[in-house]
Amino acid sequence: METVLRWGLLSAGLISHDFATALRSLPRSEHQIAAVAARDLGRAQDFARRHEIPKSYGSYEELMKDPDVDVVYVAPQHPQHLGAVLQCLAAGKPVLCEKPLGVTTAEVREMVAAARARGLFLMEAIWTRFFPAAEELRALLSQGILGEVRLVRVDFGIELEQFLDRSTDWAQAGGGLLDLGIYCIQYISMVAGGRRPEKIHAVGLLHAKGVDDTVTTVLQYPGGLQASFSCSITTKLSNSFTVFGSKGEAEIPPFMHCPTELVVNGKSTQFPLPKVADTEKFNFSNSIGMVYEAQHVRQCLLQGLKESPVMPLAESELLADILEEARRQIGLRFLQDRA
Ligand SMILES: NC(=O)C1=CN([C@@H]2O[C@H](COP(=O)(O)OP(=O)(O)OC[C@H]3O[C@@H](n4cnc5c(N)ncnc54)[C@H](OP(=O)(O)O)[C@@H]3O)[C@@H](O)[C@H]2O)C=CC1
Ligand SMILES: O=C1OC[C@@H](O)[C@@H](O)[C@@H]1O
Repeated sequence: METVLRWGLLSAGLISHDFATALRSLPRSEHQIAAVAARDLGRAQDFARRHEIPKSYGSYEELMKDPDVDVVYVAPQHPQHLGAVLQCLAAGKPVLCEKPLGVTTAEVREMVAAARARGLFLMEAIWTRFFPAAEELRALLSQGILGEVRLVRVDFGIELEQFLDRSTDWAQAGGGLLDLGIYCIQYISMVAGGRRPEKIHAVGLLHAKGVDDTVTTVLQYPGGLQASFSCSITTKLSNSFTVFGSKGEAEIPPFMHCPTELVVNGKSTQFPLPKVADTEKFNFSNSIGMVYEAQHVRQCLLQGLKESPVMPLAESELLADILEEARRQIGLRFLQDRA
């Protein structure tokens, strides 16, 4: 593969706009956007004009056939990830798919199996893990700076119901767990080294529209590590993440899902975001930070990797398992859940 990575974007939606804006801030010798596809050609054309993308398509399938696309960024809403990812893999394209990779564990396992069967790269866009603050925390944990890690607390609550229609759309697998809870679980799993919890207990309030409103879950891991998280689409929470160990504690303050600060035993270190022109507008917080995951994907592909060592496919499966068990315990089922 040439050193320039040519991206194809599936969807002309909100996060796809942010990802395109972030990509355009990177060196063109390393990242270019070759094409965008949307269900509506007009919207794809408008998106392409806004982001100076040479090609636009009115169907995802057309983009997947484009030989000028090296990797596809899949960014429709949750329920559309499965079909798009499977089609991309069938077309021989490696994939970066937005979180959550799938709505159910069965969907995630189907995508993982398809990627492995075809020997193609697939990664779930848990962009948080690629921020320098998160990388620094991983390094400190591996050095044992906190001693034996004993307890993790994290929460993520935003009043999404007030401005994000999909957050309360049951048909689109809305709610807090899949959209926000996944960020909490990925931090807990990162601290737990990707191990499987031995106990999961969830309590939850369901929203009038049938999705999860607010959920609190506790987990216990072999060896005694305990973790708890809360997520909400109706209540603003602290949106911080804290790890407590036998020798100290580390905290990532809000917004922990796109971190720019790490506090270790009371000492704060800042990790400023990359500079971006004031004229560039984003739909979500700190979206310029999507450059980190894009650069990671390029490095993985240049090394011929089929999955990310930082966000491995087995861990995407584990995150899906934990999400599904929490949903089961609070009585939340989606269309995609099998009988
Ligand atoms: N990493 C991050 O920080 C963020 C990640 N995300 C993730 O990205 C994904 C998209 O979120 P967001 O951009 O806010 O979503 P949008 O509401 O912008 O929808 C994205 C696209 O999904 C497609 N779509 C929407 N509704 C339907 C439907 N009913 N049937 C079929 N397709 C539909 C459309 O694609 P088309 O354009 O082709 O018509 C739309 O443009 C989610 O899975 C979310 O979890 C979202 C925000 C932030
Ligand atoms: O991943 C995301 O970031 C935080 C929230 O905006 C959420 O809706 C979005 O999907």
